[in-house]
Amino acid sequence: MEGSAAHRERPAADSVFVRACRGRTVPHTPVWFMRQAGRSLPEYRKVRAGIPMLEACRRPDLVAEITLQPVRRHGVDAAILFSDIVVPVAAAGVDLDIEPGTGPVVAEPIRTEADLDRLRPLTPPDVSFVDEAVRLLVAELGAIPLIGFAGAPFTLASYLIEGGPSRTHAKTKAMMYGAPELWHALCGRLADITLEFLRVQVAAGVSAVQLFDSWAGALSDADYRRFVLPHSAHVLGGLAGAGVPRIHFGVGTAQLLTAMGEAGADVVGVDWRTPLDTASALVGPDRSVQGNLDPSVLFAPWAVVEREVRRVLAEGRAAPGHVFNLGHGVLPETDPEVLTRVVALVHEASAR
Ligand SMILES: Cc1c2[nH]c(c1CCC(=O)O)Cc1[nH]c(c(CCC(=O)O)c1C)Cc1[nH]c(c(CCC(=O)O)c1C)Cc1[nH]c(c(C)c1CCC(=O)O)C2
Repeated sequence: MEGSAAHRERPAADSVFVRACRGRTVPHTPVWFMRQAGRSLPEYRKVRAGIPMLEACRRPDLVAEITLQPVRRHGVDAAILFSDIVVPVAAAGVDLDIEPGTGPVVAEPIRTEADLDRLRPLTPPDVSFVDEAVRLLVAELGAIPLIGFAGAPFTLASYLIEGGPSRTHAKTKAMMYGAPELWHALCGRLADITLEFLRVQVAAGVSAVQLFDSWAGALSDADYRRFVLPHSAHVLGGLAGAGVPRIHFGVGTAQLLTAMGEAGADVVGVDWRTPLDTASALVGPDRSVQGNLDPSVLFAPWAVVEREVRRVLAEGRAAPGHVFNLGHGVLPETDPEVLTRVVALVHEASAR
């Protein structure tokens, strides 16, 4: 049987979630939510009180507790490691913080060749806290899969170059178009850091990985293929023999879905703007899709939520495998009871 070694080491290797990622038959469509651990949960706000985000990410006991909270509450089919995309770059020497309500803020943005020296290669001891947290979680979760993740080079580069969140990514694009050698040198370093970070998580036992290229939708297909795809392909290709499915996700990426699949994904994550049957035609018959309920729909009356969940399930049937998710992360104001109801509805409406 394919993947039998992975199966022995990873009790969740034959889970409904991993099977759907691989396009195999499943008893029901699996479901999890990006940002399922976080501010929508009162139990999260309680354990996080007074503890800065990056510090929480570095405490394995806290990481394990926060990761498990949505699994206990909602009965989702997968857990996602509680961390952040900037954790490995902080561990690789960049002075940054995660500010509530804003996101990552970099003390001294990276804009010149000399600045690159502040980004050294990542070694496993730099992120031993992640190794420890994953091991604790895999033991606790048993047959429930744990998803590891990292930020993709473009999205990480945007934070490092802009110094924080950006609507236009103007400084990022200025480097990409104006100093392509520096751009490729920066993305090359970020790709190495990201790959090492994901390898640590795979070695510690995660059952799948998701590469978040949240802001890649700001690019045309031609520029994505020229400036970004080779670096993301280095990360995803480096995990080709790891025995775990690779999910590749971005927001506003209708024009990039084919390329994001070609970068080396087993599953392409889709936001709510593109129907899953359209997305599946773009990524082809060898890849599954993940998504794509609009997170804002969760604020509508239940009858609307139900109709939209059923529509997403119906459109997802066009793909060889479908992992139900939102089109982007859970918004902090979301009523967690609605999320629990969505999980039950997905399971019931997709049962076969
Ligand atoms: C772009 C990005 C970031 N971080 C991440 C991305 C890619 C996914 C996406 O597109 O949303 C990835 C991420 N960040 C977090 C997770 C946890 C796992 C999960 O449940 O999905 C994941 C997968 C926790 C977090 N990361 C962050 C929080 C909130 C911090 C808090 O609770 O104080 C959480 C739970 C902080 C963060 N970190 C970042 C942002 C934009 C923010 C939000 C700022 C805010 O609104 O407060 C950068």
